[in-house]
Amino acid sequence: MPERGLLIVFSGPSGVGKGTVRAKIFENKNNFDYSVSMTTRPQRPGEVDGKDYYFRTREEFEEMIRKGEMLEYAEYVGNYYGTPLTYVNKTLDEGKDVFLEIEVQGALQVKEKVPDGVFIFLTPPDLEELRGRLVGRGTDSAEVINNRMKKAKEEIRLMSEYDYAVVNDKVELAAERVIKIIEAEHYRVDRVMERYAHMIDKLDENI
Ligand SMILES: Nc1ncnc2c1ncn2[C@@H]1O[C@H](COP(=O)(O)OP(=O)(O)OP(=O)(O)O)[C@@H](O)[C@H]1O
Ligand SMILES: Nc1nc2c(ncn2[C@@H]2O[C@H](COP(=O)(O)O)[C@@H](O)[C@H]2O)c(=O)[nH]1
Repeated sequence: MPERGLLIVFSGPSGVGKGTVRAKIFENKNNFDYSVSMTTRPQRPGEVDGKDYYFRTREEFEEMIRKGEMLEYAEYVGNYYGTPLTYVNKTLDEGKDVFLEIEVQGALQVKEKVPDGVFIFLTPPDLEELRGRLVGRGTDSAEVINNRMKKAKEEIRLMSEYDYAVVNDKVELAAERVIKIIEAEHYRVDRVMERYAHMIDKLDENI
């Protein structure tokens, strides 16, 4: 059996740049896989089903919840978003790290279920910049942007629930910081001792 991979939970307010930073991180061919989320939100122009999200109806999503097939899910600004469980478990069992990009309520659910996950919060340098990014992205109406900003303030208040906070001032720098955190997490003493239990177990032997 390969050693189980790490579950990396990357979260932060809408518009902070999670998707942009994630794309930069994945350019470097790291040993982790991205878990594609499921949502009931309408598909945006250019988004591909199965790549950006699995786009589903509310009925289909609620059926997955009923069957216990979601690791976590949340209702966010009127739509469901969630992480299908099967892919995550299968990939972790293969020994690969899994990267989730999710909002804060979902991240807190994962923390309850997988306390040894790595919880990274991406924060904007300030709130005006965050609004500027949401407006500049051009994907949401003024009303949706106001709702997302309201949510963002609640989410930033919950930053203290995370293990790490990374400021997204510059995409390249933020991506480098996240990669370093993940690398260091692999060398945390509890993880290394678990990996090398075959050696630790022999310490009392006369070798
Ligand atoms: N460091 C940065 N400096 C300036 N602009 C940025 C930076 N990072 C991301 N952006 C821009 O901010 C906008 C929002 O980024 P992105 O869509 O990646 O955010 P997100 O956190 O994934 O949002 P959501 O959670 O809603 O999917 C995009 O237009 C992106 O180009
Ligand atoms: N709890 C979850 N949140 C998720 C998931 N996938 C994405 N998200 C977050 O939802 C908001 C809105 O996303 P958008 O694509 O409509 O802008 C954002 O914060 C995403 O990170 C998920 O599986 N679970």
